[in-house]
Amino acid sequence: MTRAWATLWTRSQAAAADRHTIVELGAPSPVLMERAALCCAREALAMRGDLPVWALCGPGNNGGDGVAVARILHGWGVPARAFLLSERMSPELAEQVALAEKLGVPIERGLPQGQAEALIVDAMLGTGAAPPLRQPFVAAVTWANARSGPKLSIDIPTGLDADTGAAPGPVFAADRTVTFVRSKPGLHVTPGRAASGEVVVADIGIVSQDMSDETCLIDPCEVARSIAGLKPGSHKGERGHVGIVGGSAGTPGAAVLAGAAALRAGAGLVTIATDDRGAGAAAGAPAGVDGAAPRRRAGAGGEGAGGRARLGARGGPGGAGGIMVGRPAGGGVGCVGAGRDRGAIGDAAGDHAAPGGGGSLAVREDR
Ligand SMILES: NC(=O)C1=CN([C@@H]2O[C@H](COP(=O)(O)OP(=O)(O)OC[C@H]3O[C@@H](n4cnc5c(N)ncnc54)[C@H](OP(=O)(O)O)[C@@H]3O)[C@@H](O)[C@H]2O)[C@@H](O)CC1
Ligand SMILES: [K+]
Repeated sequence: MTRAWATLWTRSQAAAADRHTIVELGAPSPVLMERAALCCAREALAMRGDLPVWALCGPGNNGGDGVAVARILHGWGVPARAFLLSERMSPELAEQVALAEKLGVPIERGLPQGQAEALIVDAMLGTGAAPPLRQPFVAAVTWANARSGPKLSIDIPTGLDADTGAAPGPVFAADRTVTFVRSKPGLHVTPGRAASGEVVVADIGIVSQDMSDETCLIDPCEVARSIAGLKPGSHKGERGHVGIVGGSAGTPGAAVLAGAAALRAGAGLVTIATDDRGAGAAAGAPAGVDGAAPRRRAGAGGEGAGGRARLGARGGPGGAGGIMVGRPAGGGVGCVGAGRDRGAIGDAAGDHAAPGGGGSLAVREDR
């Protein structure tokens, strides 16, 4: 199931929600861990085919989830093992190991040996970890990524910055990530997005106390719904005017693509304010896109890209109802001047396009 405006939790928001649920509301941590592991075990079952399941477990509660997944699958008759990669164990992990051992779940130290294929479950590090990755997890992630079998991450792929999607070192390359209660920003931002695979959000009963500072994931369906429909036969003058400032030297294409996108979304007129070189690219833009060079070319006023562009002259993008401002090449200051009553969108360059028309922004909920 996809969800429209899915809220996201940063690492600190996830930790605060854990604390609130366990300490203030009194929900027992093992109950939450059991629910988390049950959701992950179901996904592992669906992904494994006939393969055995190997859970690579770190020292914290993410590792505890991994041991619990191996135990649940073992109970379902699946050949599952847990591999403890660290000497240290959180109290919750130690409890899980003790329980799994009593039930005869194979638990080993270090990485699996041999070349047999398996579904690898990444239970190394979760939202309690901050990159850059340290050993032994650098070696473990590299080892796992060299294997051809399917891969499932618990909460976040190990090595990924859950807040930013940055990957300062190796990152577990998951086919699917089961994340808890709310997805995390890093799972949807390049390069983290590619490392996360399909994102499944599992509600395990953790609740947040403070909902004031939430980041939302924009769903493509919701965006489509918010685009105004066109009246049949309407004139271009009735369909809005979009101004675009961009197309610095070396990156003229972004402004043209943004203009074409605005037209496709229904705008009647698009004006691109760009520099001399960008104007060349704008000349090849679809009908409906005007070029206005801020370097005193079409009366838009101000300096060219890389300097400062000022909008406001009639005929230029200053007359637009909404203005997109591109990120300037070379780190110069872009442009501001949209005015209080107009929409302004920063960085319309779209450097990292969404494969499949943005479909990967969708998250599946598991309840
Ligand atoms: N009851 C709950 O709260 C529930 C929690 N749940 C699960 O717990 C996860 C959060 O667990 P967590 O807070 O224990 O942290 P976790 O991600 O396992 O890592 C901590 C360990 O990593 C280590 N470490 C840190 N950075 C590192 C680095 N760069 N490179 C290497 N090591 C590094 C760090 O070591 P230290 O820095 O302390 O030396 C510490 O030992 C969460 O994602 C979810 O899966 C669910 O079961 C639901 C119920
Ligand atoms: K993980």
